[in-house]
Amino acid sequence: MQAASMLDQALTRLDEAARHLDLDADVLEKLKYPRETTKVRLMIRMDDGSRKSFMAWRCRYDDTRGPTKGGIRFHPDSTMEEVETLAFWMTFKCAVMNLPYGGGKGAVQVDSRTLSKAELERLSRAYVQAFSKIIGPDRDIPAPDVYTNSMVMGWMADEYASIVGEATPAVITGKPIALGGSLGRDDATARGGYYLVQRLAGTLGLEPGARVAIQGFGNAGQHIARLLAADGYSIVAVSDSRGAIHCSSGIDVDRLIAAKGQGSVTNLAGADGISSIPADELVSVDCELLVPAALEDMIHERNAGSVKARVVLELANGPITPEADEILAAKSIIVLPDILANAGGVTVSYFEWVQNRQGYYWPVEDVHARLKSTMEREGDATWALAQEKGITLRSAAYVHALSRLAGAIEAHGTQQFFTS
Ligand SMILES: NC(=O)C1=CN([C@@H]2O[C@H](COP(=O)(O)OP(=O)(O)OC[C@H]3O[C@@H](n4cnc5c(N)ncnc54)[C@H](O)[C@@H]3O)[C@@H](O)[C@H]2O)C=CC1
Ligand SMILES: O=C(O)CCC(=O)C(=O)O
Repeated sequence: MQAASMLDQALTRLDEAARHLDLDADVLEKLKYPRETTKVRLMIRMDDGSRKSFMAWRCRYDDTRGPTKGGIRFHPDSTMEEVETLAFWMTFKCAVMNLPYGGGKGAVQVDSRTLSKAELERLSRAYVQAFSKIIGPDRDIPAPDVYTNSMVMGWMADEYASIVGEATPAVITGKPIALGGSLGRDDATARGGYYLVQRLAGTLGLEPGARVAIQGFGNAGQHIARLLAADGYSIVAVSDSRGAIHCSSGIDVDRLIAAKGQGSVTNLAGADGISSIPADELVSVDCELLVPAALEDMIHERNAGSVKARVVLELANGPITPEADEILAAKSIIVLPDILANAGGVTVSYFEWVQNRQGYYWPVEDVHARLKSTMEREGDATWALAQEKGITLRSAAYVHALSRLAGAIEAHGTQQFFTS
């Protein structure tokens, strides 16, 4: 039997959610396929004068609830199917949070760590040149994702302004503050997850002093470590693409961030009771809270049985396969699902887009307060739905999102061929 593709696996969540709602068949037909995916080969000049090409994609999965929204990933293993799956998740994430957006995503197949800064800038600008007719502040709004950051978004916004002949900051979010970025976007993904944990901590049996293992130590991983440690949680294990480290008495977060700044958290192995462990053992570490903050499919049917945490906070997109989900549920492990738990990033991206359009910028306290109340509102609604229907939080988040998507699809009318 052929293994289910990544998008097929993701679509099982849609089928499962649909069982809990009385939906018109049109709704599922519309959400089962990406609306459009554009593929381009980007060609850039390297510093040595040679030319090199890179595959790139942008998917607009569904725009029923508004312009499509989602990050751009630079990763050597990116594929079109991964981009479409990530765009599907964005569609549901924006609906869970009630943001006026559909879902999109983009990627370039590149190991950006091998590029010089000038080459990276040329690649980022080439992406915008290639996709300038696809993106736009009312059409499709990119943002950072794995191995992209505010510097890349700044170059992209600048390139877009050159193409259209006017500053258009709302075309891209996650920009540097100097170019119209929002205060609070840098740590928003982790902060949203942190607010959710804070809200549910009592119910989940988590309290300061609880042990945390974090897989991936980039934007999402570093900020969640900092926020939880400041509340008294103990960070006992961390990994990045080079390996994993463990210390049962906890690892100082400033040291972790400094080590990562110099290449990898694994540089701390051997110091002060910190030991190196095989990267795939990170998910099995003895802890109360496991935070996958790296890539998809990291917890699967072969390692899910070894998870010891009581709660999993999915800051990464799609870190748990559907098979692993069942294993975790059977062990009564609570999963705070990606489309809710990591939605702080896109929520503050929305705030950035609003500020760009208003030309009025909010203090960071306002950003935090609005993010907190949005996470609590949608977190509470998801929790209540899970209790009412006796389903997992992931299923409840999909049901919550799907009912909003269905309402919008039906409101658009039944005879339409094409939206924007
Ligand atoms: N940046 C954002 O605003 C958002 C990010 N996410 C998701 O969070 C996850 C992480 O994204 P970012 O932190 O932004 O990326 P990043 O590029 O800042 O960091 C990625 C981290 O993952 C590590 N990593 C890569 N392969 C790994 C592996 N096999 N094992 C362990 N660690 C590995 C890297 O070393 C790096 O520390 C992704 O799934 C992303 O889609 C979700 C919502 C928003
Ligand atoms: O900030 C955004 O617009 C999207 C972030 C993103 O790509 C994600 O939530 O996976």
